[in-house]
Amino acid sequence: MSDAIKHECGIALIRLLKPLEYYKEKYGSAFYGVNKMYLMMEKQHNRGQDGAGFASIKLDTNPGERYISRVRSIAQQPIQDIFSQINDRINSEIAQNPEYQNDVELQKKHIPYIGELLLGHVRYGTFGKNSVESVHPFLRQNNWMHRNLIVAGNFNMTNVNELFDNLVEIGQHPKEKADTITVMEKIGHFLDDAVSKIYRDLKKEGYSKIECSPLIAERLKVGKILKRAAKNWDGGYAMAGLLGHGDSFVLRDPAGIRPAYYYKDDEVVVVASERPVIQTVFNVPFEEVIELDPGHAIITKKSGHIQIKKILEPLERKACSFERIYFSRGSDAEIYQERKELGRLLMPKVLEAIENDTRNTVFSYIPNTAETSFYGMIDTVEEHLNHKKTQVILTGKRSLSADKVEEILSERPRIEKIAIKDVKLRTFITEDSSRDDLVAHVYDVTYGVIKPTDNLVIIDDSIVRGTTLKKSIIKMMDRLGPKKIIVVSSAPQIRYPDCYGIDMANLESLVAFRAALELLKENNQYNIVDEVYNKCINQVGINDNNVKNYVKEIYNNFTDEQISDKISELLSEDSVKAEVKIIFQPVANLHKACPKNLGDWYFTGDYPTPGGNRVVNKAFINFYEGNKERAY
Ligand SMILES: NC(=O)CC[C@H](N)C(=O)O
Repeated sequence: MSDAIKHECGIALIRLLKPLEYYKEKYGSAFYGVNKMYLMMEKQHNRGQDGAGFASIKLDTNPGERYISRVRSIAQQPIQDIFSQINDRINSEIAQNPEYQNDVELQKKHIPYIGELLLGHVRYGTFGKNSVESVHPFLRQNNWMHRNLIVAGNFNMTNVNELFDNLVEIGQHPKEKADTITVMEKIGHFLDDAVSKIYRDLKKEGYSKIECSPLIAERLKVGKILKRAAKNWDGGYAMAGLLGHGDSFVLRDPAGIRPAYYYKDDEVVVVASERPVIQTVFNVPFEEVIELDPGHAIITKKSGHIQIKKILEPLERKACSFERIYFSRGSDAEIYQERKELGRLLMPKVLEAIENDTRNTVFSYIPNTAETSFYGMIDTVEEHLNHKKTQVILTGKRSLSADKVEEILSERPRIEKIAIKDVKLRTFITEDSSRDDLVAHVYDVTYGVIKPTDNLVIIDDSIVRGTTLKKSIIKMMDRLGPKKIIVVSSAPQIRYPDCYGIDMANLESLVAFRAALELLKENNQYNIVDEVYNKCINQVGINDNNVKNYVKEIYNNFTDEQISDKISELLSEDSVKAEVKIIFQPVANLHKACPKNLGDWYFTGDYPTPGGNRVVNKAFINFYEGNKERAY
């Protein structure tokens, strides 16, 4: 990925179903859960580097004993930071109290972080600040065990302001405008309600106050609370939560936009944002890690009873395809094949652009995520060559000498590592003019492998703003002196903002949008921009269900090719000598390669929730009025 886009978060939840002694006996440590959580978070570090957090709950403690621990960090290496804090604390407790060493009961009683229920989170902020206060898990504390709520999520709601106002309307006074707090307070409100109702009922049934507590835990219907809390959420989410007494849940949005996977056996219940994380950390096969259905929650009661429950009526499934193209780790068995397929499907267009001249073409990729689609692309080049070789051999009948056949067979795709990332250079100096020069060196190139007669094909997973391509990659590649530079994007053109967790909230930064504006200007059709603006303005304040995406009209008069060609022009500076061509994946191919993740609003403008149309409407108004604020 050449453009750095902020995105995503990762969640990890572990519930140990057996007493801690069991893990000590079987795996040699009562810190089994903490260790597994460390691995699960580390294996998801790709999903968030703004901060990381960990929370745990001990079950069945006595009043007066601490049972909730939490640690959060926004250090450079936040995961390592929190676990070194956790380790230091555990080690110092054991050093000071040697009697804890082999006594699980004492460990549980006195050492923080150890517990049966653990929640981890890695964050890329999409809303609010990047201070440590914004790092998940969030805590809502209360003297009543059941009312303690700990929340962490991978989410973005399009209507978080409205949800915030709802809280104020019911008389609450949220202390901060952070989306996670708003969502947590929504759940907390209905949790409080449910707890008081059960308490009243129990007293009516004749139970004493002290007898009520365990019975509340038993009777509490987490699904019902979530149903009431999530009723008006519009967005993409995988929300995880723990209740003080030991219940836990993860709820996935009704369109399945954000991912969530789980695994359960008689020892553990595990939930994570990506499947291979669970496979690797718990050493379980692909088939045993199950995707949580959209609109469903996995709820584990303190008793260990597990339920997969429908909370919200599922919408048409629109799982985010960007997860497959770029975000999730490519080690997932399905994602790996899908990325290769994306590379393969692009090949016909590439062959056309190089006029089948594989002999004078070098193939390469932009590190690191585009590597897999590159393999797919090369598979297809090989097939193409084999076909060509067979053809030559067959037309030569039997008259070809062995040497000639050897020569024909010796043609291979020319693969070179061209772009190398020099990560450390990023964001060193921010002053604008000197910055361009620095950006130009974010990537380095390999010299001496390109001839002046060569085409240079380089695959990237997506092109969002195109800044790094323009300022760095294309210029650097041009220094190698190829005849033609062909940048291939395994994703289609990104035309619309995202509002479900990827931080692409404004339109004018998208190179596809700028290309369309340019085309409108050149064709004397710029009046369409004013027309779309008027249509957008007319939709402000109307019910989300009635809002249409008029921004599509900006693109309507042009073919994909026209927009791609304009993007090629925009990304190639005058100083660049080679001819530059950019090839994008057609949306139909994306669907073919990733058949389960058909969420494609950033490419098509078809938003899966009504709030999405409101966001794109607002994004256009912001662009037109020169307003830099976020559209949600
Ligand atoms: N990427 C995410 O899922 C972010 C979660 C949440 N919106 C935050 O900003 O903290």
